[in-house]
Amino acid sequence: MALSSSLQRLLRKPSSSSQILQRMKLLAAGDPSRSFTTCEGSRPAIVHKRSLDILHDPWFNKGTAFSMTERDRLDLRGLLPPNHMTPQQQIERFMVDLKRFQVNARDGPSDTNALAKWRILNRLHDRNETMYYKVLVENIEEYAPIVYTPTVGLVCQNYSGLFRRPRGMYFSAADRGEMMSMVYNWPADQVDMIVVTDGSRILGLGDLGVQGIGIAIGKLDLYVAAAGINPQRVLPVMIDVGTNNEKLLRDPLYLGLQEHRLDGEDYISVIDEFMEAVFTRWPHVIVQFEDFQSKWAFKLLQRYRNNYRMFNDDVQGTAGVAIAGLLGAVRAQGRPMIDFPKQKIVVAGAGSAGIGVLNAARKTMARLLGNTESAFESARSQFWVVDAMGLVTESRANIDPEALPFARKLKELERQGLHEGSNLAEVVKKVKPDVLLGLSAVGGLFSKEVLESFKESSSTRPAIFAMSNPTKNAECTPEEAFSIVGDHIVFASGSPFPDVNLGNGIGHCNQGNNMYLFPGIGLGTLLSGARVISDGMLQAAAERLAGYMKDDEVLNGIIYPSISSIRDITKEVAAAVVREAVAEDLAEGYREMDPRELQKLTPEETVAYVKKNMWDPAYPTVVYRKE
Ligand SMILES: NC(=O)c1ccc[n+]([C@@H]2O[C@H](COP(=O)([O-])OP(=O)(O)OC[C@H]3O[C@@H](n4cnc5c(N)ncnc54)[C@H](O)[C@@H]3O)[C@@H](O)[C@H]2O)c1
Ligand SMILES: O=C(O)C[C@H](O)C(=O)O
Ligand SMILES: [Mg+2]
Repeated sequence: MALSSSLQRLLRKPSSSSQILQRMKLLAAGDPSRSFTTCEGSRPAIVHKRSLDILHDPWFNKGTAFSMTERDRLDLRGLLPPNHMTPQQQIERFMVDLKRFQVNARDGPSDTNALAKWRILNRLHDRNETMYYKVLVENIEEYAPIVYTPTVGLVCQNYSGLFRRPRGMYFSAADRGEMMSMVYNWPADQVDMIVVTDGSRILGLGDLGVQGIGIAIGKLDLYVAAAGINPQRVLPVMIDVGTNNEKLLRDPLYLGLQEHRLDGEDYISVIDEFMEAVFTRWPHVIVQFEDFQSKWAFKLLQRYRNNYRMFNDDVQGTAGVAIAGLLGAVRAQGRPMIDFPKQKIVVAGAGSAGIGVLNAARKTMARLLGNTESAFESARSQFWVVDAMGLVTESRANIDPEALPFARKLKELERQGLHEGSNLAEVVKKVKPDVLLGLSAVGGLFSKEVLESFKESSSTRPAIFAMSNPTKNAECTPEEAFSIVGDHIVFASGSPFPDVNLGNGIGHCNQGNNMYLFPGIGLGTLLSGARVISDGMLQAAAERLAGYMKDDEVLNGIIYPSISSIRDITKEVAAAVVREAVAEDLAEGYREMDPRELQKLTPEETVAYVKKNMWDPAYPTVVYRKE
């Protein structure tokens, strides 16, 4: 075939993205056997495939350029981000990403390395699940910070550029009334675990809209790697109800709905429809709510937790991990756990995570004090809560009902010289707390002044929990904490930091992250067949994590285990959850293990049962059988 002069020119030097597109069109037009149908009026490509099989076929795949009618015809609805892109926009998105990578690799921040690792791992994930998870399981300490916090935050922020092959399902406000049929577009007949987000509060990075799907994918990577949930039975979900992120609303390359978030009843009806659809198709699925803004996190938890197998990781998983760490901090002082109710705790941040921790810590104190009404009441006075408007007191106008139980009484405050809105440094100075815990999403909030005040803590071993994610949002770094407050502190952060060299020893940097609990909560719920996820099951998980640490480790300031043992920890946590579900008569059994069989298991047998049901990344022998 003779090439036209314009085609010859383009083939030699495609310099702009439009020229590249034109080149592809010309090539496609010149070879009709290739079904690349970008030109109007060209012959349709006949496919004998549907659904994901098309998206995974490089010849037929158009990714986000599949039109809405094509998505319906080909069972693709829900398998792609909602925004339809033109081929030109697709190429622009790709080129922007490619160029940014080139520039960053030359003179950008070190984040580029992490993102490059993520890309390589992601490509492996796309072509060989078993190998991908084997790499993760065997190198979890090194790669959890890539597939999970903190790099996953960067991935979400850059998702428009990084998006290649879709993973998981997208339900959007435009799909109302369709979700019950859309769930059948997912190829797996069995789904054990869904992690769902609406992208409204991704880590401490705010509203990232549809790009938040990355966090659901990252959490499920840990479900597979740490809990041994079969990767064929996990489903990341993004519910795209719009975004209030003005930058994304204006970005022509954004992949989600470009309208403001639904609110009120409209919002709830979308989430209701999603829950009904997934539980209709997969009645035994477990749904983990992730990174919903606190405005909805509590309401949705209350709405669903008694009827569905669901939990909110930021509220409940975080609470359990914090409790385990707080108990560890008591033991690190050489005191018994029973002394926990005497700890004075300042919490910075009263959102979904902060309030979750406060409620759980108060209940734990009350239990240690005999679980009476008055114990519960007196435990309240161990907490001082500081949010964006300062110390929360009963005189706060329009106080958030979730924070109300922790609002300080004005009378008590007068004695302490504090008032409504006192700033964090003042509160720390006056209270002299044993623990300073941050879930504020404000990087550097534990400033020099705050840490200087904390030096006057009445504890022999003050504890700092800078739990906000990702790394840049940590309330302080371990270097700042050890150098200002002293070598004797206990330190934990939500994102990983290296240990600190103190000259005469090591300042341990513990990772206080809900990853130590959510995989075990999910696995234990699955293997017990619990109808719902009770407070008792969550408490059992937290206690098992706390008990995992040995005295000598804790006395050395190591209050959380090494992530390299996360599979073992998860197995133990899951077994504790199974046993509690059985004890509370919530367990309905799993496969051949009916509730009576579960009840007969000893603690050791429960652990063995869990271990036996964890998926290992090993190749099976593959055989062909005609359908
Ligand atoms: N380590 C973990 O396992 C873990 C788990 C969940 C959440 N987190 C992190 O916690 C952070 C908060 O999450 P969330 O869901 O509660 O968010 P949120 O937006 O619901 O709450 C943030 C809270 O911080 C308060 N705040 C803001 N500025 C402040 C300031 N200057 N001083 C004191 N308080 C301030 C806000 O008033 C609000 O109460 C995020 O960074 C998230 O990544 C960590
Ligand atoms: O995702 C994490 O690393 C922890 C937590 O769920 C968060 O929202 O920060
Ligand atoms: Mg989260």
